[in-house]
Amino acid sequence: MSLPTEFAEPVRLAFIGGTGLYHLESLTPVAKLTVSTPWGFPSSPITISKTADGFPIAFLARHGIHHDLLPTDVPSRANIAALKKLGVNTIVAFSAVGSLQQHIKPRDFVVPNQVIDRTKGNRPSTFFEHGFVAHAMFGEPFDLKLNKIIADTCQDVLKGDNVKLHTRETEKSDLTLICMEGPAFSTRAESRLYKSWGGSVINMSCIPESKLAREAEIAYQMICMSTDYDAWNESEEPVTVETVVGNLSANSANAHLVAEKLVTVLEPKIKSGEVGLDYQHSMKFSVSTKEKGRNKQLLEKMHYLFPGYWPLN
Ligand SMILES: CSC[C@H]1O[C@H](OP(=O)(O)O)[C@H](O)[C@@H]1O
Ligand SMILES: Nc1ncnc2[nH]cnc12
Repeated sequence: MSLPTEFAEPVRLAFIGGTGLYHLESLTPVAKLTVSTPWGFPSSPITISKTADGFPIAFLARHGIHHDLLPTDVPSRANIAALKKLGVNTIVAFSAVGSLQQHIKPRDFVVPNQVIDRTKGNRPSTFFEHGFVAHAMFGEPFDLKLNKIIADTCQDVLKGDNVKLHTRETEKSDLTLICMEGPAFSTRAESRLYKSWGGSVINMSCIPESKLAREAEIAYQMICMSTDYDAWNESEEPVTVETVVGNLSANSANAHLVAEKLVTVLEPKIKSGEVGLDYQHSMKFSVSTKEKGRNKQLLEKMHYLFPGYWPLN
Protein backbone atom coordinates (compact mmCIF):
# COMPACT_ATOMS: atom_id res chain seq x y z
CA MET A 1 0.00 0.00 0.00
CA SER A 2 1.41 3.39 -0.92
CA LEU A 3 1.60 6.01 1.81
CA PRO A 4 0.65 9.70 1.60
CA THR A 5 3.54 11.84 0.35
CA GLU A 6 2.50 14.92 2.30
CA PHE A 7 2.15 15.58 6.02
CA ALA A 8 0.77 18.88 7.23
CA GLU A 9 1.47 18.80 11.00
CA PRO A 10 4.82 19.91 12.45
CA VAL A 11 7.09 17.02 13.44
CA ARG A 12 9.37 17.70 16.44
CA LEU A 13 11.23 14.43 17.03
CA ALA A 14 13.40 12.57 14.50
CA PHE A 15 15.53 9.44 14.55
CA ILE A 16 18.41 8.94 12.15
CA GLY A 17 19.32 5.30 11.56
CA GLY A 18 22.83 4.25 10.56
CA THR A 19 24.40 0.96 9.52
CA GLY A 20 21.98 -1.90 10.22
CA LEU A 21 19.10 0.38 11.19
CA TYR A 22 17.01 1.27 8.15
CA HIS A 23 13.58 1.61 9.80
CA LEU A 24 12.09 1.57 13.31
CA GLU A 25 10.12 -1.55 14.17
CA SER A 26 7.79 -0.17 16.81
CA LEU A 27 6.53 2.62 14.55
CA THR A 28 4.02 2.21 11.73
CA PRO A 29 4.57 4.79 8.99
CA VAL A 30 1.64 7.05 8.12
CA ALA A 31 3.47 9.10 5.45
CA LYS A 32 6.59 8.89 3.31
CA LEU A 33 8.03 12.26 2.30
CA THR A 34 10.49 13.20 -0.41
CA VAL A 35 11.78 16.60 0.64
CA SER A 36 13.69 18.86 -1.73
CA THR A 37 16.01 21.36 0.00
CA PRO A 38 18.37 24.08 -1.29
CA TRP A 39 21.13 21.53 -0.49
CA GLY A 40 19.59 18.71 -2.53
CA PHE A 41 17.63 15.62 -1.48
CA PRO A 42 18.10 13.70 1.77
CA SER A 43 19.67 10.21 1.90
CA SER A 44 16.26 8.55 1.91
CA PRO A 45 12.58 9.41 1.96
CA ILE A 46 11.57 10.55 5.45
CA THR A 47 8.94 8.31 7.00
CA ILE A 48 6.52 9.77 9.52
CA SER A 49 4.88 7.63 12.20
CA LYS A 50 2.57 8.54 15.05
CA THR A 51 2.43 7.42 18.67
CA ALA A 52 -0.87 6.31 20.23
CA ASP A 53 -1.40 9.95 21.28
CA GLY A 54 -0.86 11.17 17.73
CA PHE A 55 2.65 12.58 18.32
CA PRO A 56 4.47 12.44 14.96
CA ILE A 57 8.00 11.07 14.63
CA ALA A 58 10.31 11.25 11.62
CA PHE A 59 12.81 8.59 10.55
CA LEU A 60 15.66 8.94 8.05
CA ALA A 61 18.15 6.25 6.92
CA ARG A 62 21.59 7.96 6.85
CA HIS A 63 23.10 5.77 4.13
CA GLY A 64 19.84 5.29 2.19
CA ILE A 65 17.47 2.38 2.70
CA HIS A 66 19.72 0.11 0.64
CA HIS A 67 22.91 1.51 2.23
CA ASP A 68 24.31 2.81 -1.05
CA LEU A 69 25.91 6.01 0.32
CA LEU A 70 29.52 6.13 1.50
CA PRO A 71 30.04 7.97 4.81
CA THR A 72 31.78 10.77 2.86
CA ASP A 73 28.82 11.11 0.48
CA VAL A 74 25.97 11.26 3.00
CA PRO A 75 24.09 14.48 2.09
CA SER A 76 24.07 15.71 5.68
CA ARG A 77 23.08 19.30 4.82
CA ALA A 78 20.00 18.06 2.96
CA ASN A 79 19.21 15.58 5.75
CA ILE A 80 19.32 18.18 8.51
CA ALA A 81 17.68 20.93 6.42
CA ALA A 82 14.79 18.60 5.46
CA LEU A 83 14.20 17.61 9.09
CA LYS A 84 14.35 21.26 10.17
CA LYS A 85 11.80 22.15 7.48
CA LEU A 86 9.40 19.55 8.91
CA GLY A 87 9.67 21.31 12.28
CA VAL A 88 12.12 18.92 13.98
CA ASN A 89 13.87 20.33 17.06
CA THR A 90 15.18 17.05 18.56
CA ILE A 91 17.25 14.35 16.83
CA VAL A 92 18.42 11.02 18.24
CA ALA A 93 20.92 9.47 15.82
CA PHE A 94 22.11 5.86 15.90
CA SER A 95 25.58 4.78 14.78
CA ALA A 96 27.66 1.61 14.62
CA VAL A 97 31.07 2.26 16.20
CA GLY A 98 34.35 0.57 16.95
CA SER A 99 35.49 0.45 20.57
CA LEU A 100 38.82 1.99 21.57
CA GLN A 101 38.56 0.76 25.17
CA GLN A 102 38.73 -2.83 26.41
CA HIS A 103 35.80 -2.37 28.82
CA ILE A 104 33.49 -1.12 26.02
CA LYS A 105 32.65 -4.52 24.56
CA PRO A 106 31.12 -5.23 21.16
CA ARG A 107 27.31 -5.02 21.56
CA ASP A 108 27.54 -2.45 24.38
CA PHE A 109 25.87 0.92 23.82
CA VAL A 110 27.65 4.25 24.37
CA VAL A 111 26.26 7.77 24.79
CA PRO A 112 29.22 10.03 23.94
CA ASN A 113 29.51 13.62 25.09
CA GLN A 114 32.59 14.72 23.13
CA VAL A 115 33.86 14.41 19.55
CA ILE A 116 37.22 14.64 17.82
CA ASP A 117 36.89 15.46 14.13
CA ARG A 118 39.24 13.34 12.00
CA THR A 119 37.34 13.82 8.73
CA LYS A 120 39.49 15.19 5.92
CA GLY A 121 37.73 18.43 4.99
CA ASN A 122 35.97 17.04 1.92
CA ARG A 123 32.47 16.86 3.43
CA PRO A 124 30.33 20.01 3.21
CA SER A 125 30.04 20.72 6.91
CA THR A 126 28.28 24.07 7.25
CA PHE A 127 25.18 25.82 5.92
CA PHE A 128 27.14 29.09 5.80
CA GLU A 129 29.44 30.23 3.02
CA HIS A 130 31.21 33.19 1.39
CA GLY A 131 28.69 36.05 1.59
CA PHE A 132 27.02 34.92 4.79
CA VAL A 133 29.33 33.99 7.64
CA ALA A 134 28.15 32.72 11.01
CA HIS A 135 29.75 30.64 13.77
CA ALA A 136 27.87 28.12 15.91
CA MET A 137 29.14 27.19 19.36
CA PHE A 138 30.23 23.56 19.49
CA GLY A 139 32.18 23.15 22.74
CA GLU A 140 29.51 20.70 23.85
CA PRO A 141 28.77 18.92 20.56
CA PHE A 142 25.74 17.04 21.90
CA ASP A 143 22.66 18.22 23.71
CA LEU A 144 23.41 17.73 27.40
CA LYS A 145 19.73 17.37 28.35
CA LEU A 146 19.17 14.60 25.80
CA ASN A 147 22.43 12.99 26.87
CA LYS A 148 21.27 12.85 30.50
CA ILE A 149 17.75 11.69 29.65
CA ILE A 150 19.11 8.79 27.60
CA ALA A 151 21.60 7.92 30.34
CA ASP A 152 18.89 7.98 33.02
CA THR A 153 16.14 6.12 31.17
CA CYS A 154 17.81 3.56 28.89
CA GLN A 155 20.07 1.86 31.46
CA ASP A 156 17.68 -1.07 32.04
CA VAL A 157 16.36 -1.32 28.50
CA LEU A 158 19.22 -3.29 26.93
CA LYS A 159 18.83 -7.08 26.71
CA GLY A 160 21.63 -9.65 26.51
CA ASP A 161 24.32 -11.12 28.72
CA ASN A 162 26.31 -8.37 30.35
CA VAL A 163 25.37 -5.79 27.67
CA LYS A 164 26.03 -2.32 29.12
CA LEU A 165 25.05 1.27 28.43
CA HIS A 166 28.14 3.48 28.91
CA THR A 167 27.41 7.07 29.84
CA ARG A 168 29.35 9.95 31.34
CA GLU A 169 27.79 8.98 34.66
CA THR A 170 28.86 5.31 34.51
CA GLU A 171 32.38 6.20 33.28
CA LYS A 172 32.80 9.25 35.55
CA SER A 173 34.71 10.84 32.67
CA ASP A 174 34.16 12.12 29.14
CA LEU A 175 33.10 9.64 26.48
CA THR A 176 34.85 10.78 23.34
CA LEU A 177 33.79 9.75 19.85
CA ILE A 178 36.44 9.95 17.12
CA CYS A 179 34.90 10.60 13.71
CA MET A 180 37.24 9.45 10.90
CA GLU A 181 36.85 9.84 7.14
CA GLY A 182 36.77 6.24 5.89
CA PRO A 183 35.59 4.30 4.07
CA ALA A 184 38.65 2.12 4.88
CA PHE A 185 38.99 1.44 8.59
CA SER A 186 41.93 2.81 10.62
CA THR A 187 45.44 1.37 10.63
CA ARG A 188 46.63 -0.12 13.90
CA ALA A 189 48.90 2.94 14.43
CA GLU A 190 45.97 5.35 13.94
CA SER A 191 43.79 3.28 16.23
CA ARG A 192 46.47 3.35 18.97
CA LEU A 193 46.88 7.11 18.47
CA TYR A 194 43.14 7.71 18.97
CA LYS A 195 43.23 5.50 22.06
CA SER A 196 46.15 7.55 23.43
CA TRP A 197 44.07 10.72 22.88
CA GLY A 198 41.44 9.32 25.21
CA GLY A 199 39.05 8.21 22.46
CA SER A 200 36.29 5.89 23.62
CA VAL A 201 34.70 4.89 20.30
CA ILE A 202 35.16 5.57 16.58
CA ASN A 203 32.84 5.98 13.60
CA MET A 204 32.62 7.76 10.24
CA SER A 205 29.38 9.67 10.56
CA CYS A 206 29.07 12.04 13.51
CA ILE A 207 30.70 14.88 11.58
CA PRO A 208 29.23 16.91 9.92
CA GLU A 209 25.78 15.61 11.01
CA SER A 210 26.10 16.89 14.59
CA LYS A 211 27.61 20.25 13.51
CA LEU A 212 24.83 20.89 11.03
CA ALA A 213 22.19 20.00 13.61
CA ARG A 214 23.74 22.62 15.92
CA GLU A 215 23.74 25.22 13.14
CA ALA A 216 20.09 24.37 12.51
CA GLU A 217 19.40 24.92 16.26
CA ILE A 218 18.32 21.30 16.73
CA ALA A 219 19.04 19.36 19.95
CA TYR A 220 21.08 16.33 18.82
CA GLN A 221 22.50 13.25 20.52
CA MET A 222 24.19 10.25 18.93
CA ILE A 223 23.73 6.78 20.45
CA CYS A 224 26.61 4.48 19.54
CA MET A 225 26.34 0.70 19.22
CA SER A 226 29.73 -0.91 19.66
CA THR A 227 30.43 -3.59 17.06
CA ASP A 228 34.20 -4.29 17.22
CA TYR A 229 37.55 -3.44 18.81
CA ASP A 230 38.79 -1.47 15.77
CA ALA A 231 42.49 -2.25 15.15
CA TRP A 232 44.44 -1.22 18.28
CA ASN A 233 44.58 -4.66 19.88
CA GLU A 234 47.53 -6.53 18.29
CA SER A 235 46.30 -9.85 19.62
CA GLU A 236 43.11 -9.65 17.52
CA GLU A 237 42.35 -9.34 13.81
CA PRO A 238 41.58 -5.72 12.82
CA VAL A 239 37.90 -4.86 12.24
CA THR A 240 36.06 -6.00 9.11
CA VAL A 241 32.53 -5.24 7.87
CA GLU A 242 31.65 -8.86 8.61
CA THR A 243 32.35 -8.32 12.33
CA VAL A 244 30.41 -5.04 12.36
CA VAL A 245 27.35 -6.48 10.63
CA GLY A 246 27.45 -9.71 12.66
CA ASN A 247 27.33 -7.84 15.96
CA LEU A 248 24.77 -5.36 14.69
CA SER A 249 22.30 -7.96 13.53
CA ALA A 250 22.67 -9.72 16.87
CA ASN A 251 22.03 -6.46 18.62
CA SER A 252 19.70 -4.37 16.48
CA ALA A 253 16.79 -5.47 18.71
CA ASN A 254 18.37 -3.32 21.44
CA ALA A 255 18.39 -0.27 19.17
CA HIS A 256 14.68 -0.76 18.57
CA LEU A 257 14.05 -1.10 22.32
CA VAL A 258 16.02 2.07 23.06
CA ALA A 259 14.13 4.00 20.38
CA GLU A 260 10.80 2.72 21.70
CA LYS A 261 11.71 3.81 25.23
CA LEU A 262 12.89 7.22 24.07
CA VAL A 263 9.68 7.90 22.18
CA THR A 264 7.75 7.38 25.43
CA VAL A 265 10.13 9.51 27.49
CA LEU A 266 10.67 12.32 24.99
CA GLU A 267 7.10 12.86 23.79
CA PRO A 268 5.93 14.73 26.94
CA LYS A 269 9.24 16.56 27.36
CA ILE A 270 9.21 17.84 23.79
CA LYS A 271 5.51 18.76 24.01
CA SER A 272 6.13 20.77 27.21
CA GLY A 273 9.20 22.49 25.74
CA GLU A 274 11.56 20.97 28.32
CA VAL A 275 13.55 19.38 25.46
CA GLY A 276 14.32 20.74 22.01
CA LEU A 277 14.28 24.48 22.59
CA ASP A 278 17.70 25.18 24.11
CA TYR A 279 19.28 26.25 20.81
CA GLN A 280 16.26 28.17 19.55
CA HIS A 281 17.41 31.52 18.11
CA SER A 282 21.07 30.74 18.88
CA MET A 283 22.17 31.49 15.30
CA LYS A 284 20.28 34.76 15.05
CA PHE A 285 23.05 36.63 16.80
CA SER A 286 25.97 34.48 15.57
CA VAL A 287 26.36 36.15 12.18
CA SER A 288 29.62 37.98 11.43
CA THR A 289 28.77 39.39 7.98
CA LYS A 290 27.51 42.95 8.04
CA GLU A 291 24.21 43.60 6.25
CA LYS A 292 25.97 45.29 3.30
CA GLY A 293 28.21 42.25 2.73
CA ARG A 294 25.41 39.66 2.72
CA ASN A 295 24.83 37.79 -0.53
CA LYS A 296 21.14 38.05 -1.44
CA GLN A 297 20.88 34.54 -2.94
CA LEU A 298 22.37 33.06 0.22
CA LEU A 299 19.80 34.90 2.30
CA GLU A 300 17.10 33.00 0.39
CA LYS A 301 18.77 29.72 1.33
CA MET A 302 19.08 30.85 4.94
CA HIS A 303 15.41 31.73 4.90
CA TYR A 304 14.63 28.03 4.28
CA LEU A 305 16.24 27.17 7.63
CA PHE A 306 15.61 30.33 9.60
CA PRO A 307 12.49 32.06 8.25
CA GLY A 308 12.28 35.67 9.36
CA TYR A 309 15.74 35.88 10.99
CA TRP A 310 17.44 38.18 8.52
CA PRO A 311 15.77 40.64 6.13
CA LEU A 312 15.75 39.45 2.52
CA ASN A 313 16.23 42.97 1.13
C1 LIG B 1 29.80 -0.71 8.00
S1 LIG B 1 31.09 -0.30 9.09
C2 LIG B 1 31.44 1.43 8.91
C3 LIG B 1 30.23 2.32 8.88
O1 LIG B 1 29.41 1.99 10.02
C4 LIG B 1 29.10 3.19 10.70
O2 LIG B 1 27.94 3.71 10.09
P1 LIG B 1 26.83 4.56 10.88
O3 LIG B 1 27.55 5.57 11.71
O4 LIG B 1 25.98 5.20 9.83
O5 LIG B 1 26.07 3.57 11.72
C5 LIG B 1 30.35 4.03 10.49
O6 LIG B 1 30.14 5.40 10.81
C6 LIG B 1 30.65 3.78 9.05
O7 LIG B 1 29.91 4.60 8.18
N1 LIG C 1 36.09 0.32 13.82
C1 LIG C 1 35.31 1.22 13.22
N2 LIG C 1 35.83 2.34 12.68
C2 LIG C 1 35.03 3.25 12.09
N3 LIG C 1 33.71 3.11 11.97
C3 LIG C 1 33.15 2.02 12.47
N4 LIG C 1 31.87 1.59 12.52
C4 LIG C 1 31.84 0.41 13.15
N5 LIG C 1 33.08 0.03 13.53
C5 LIG C 1 33.91 1.02 13.11
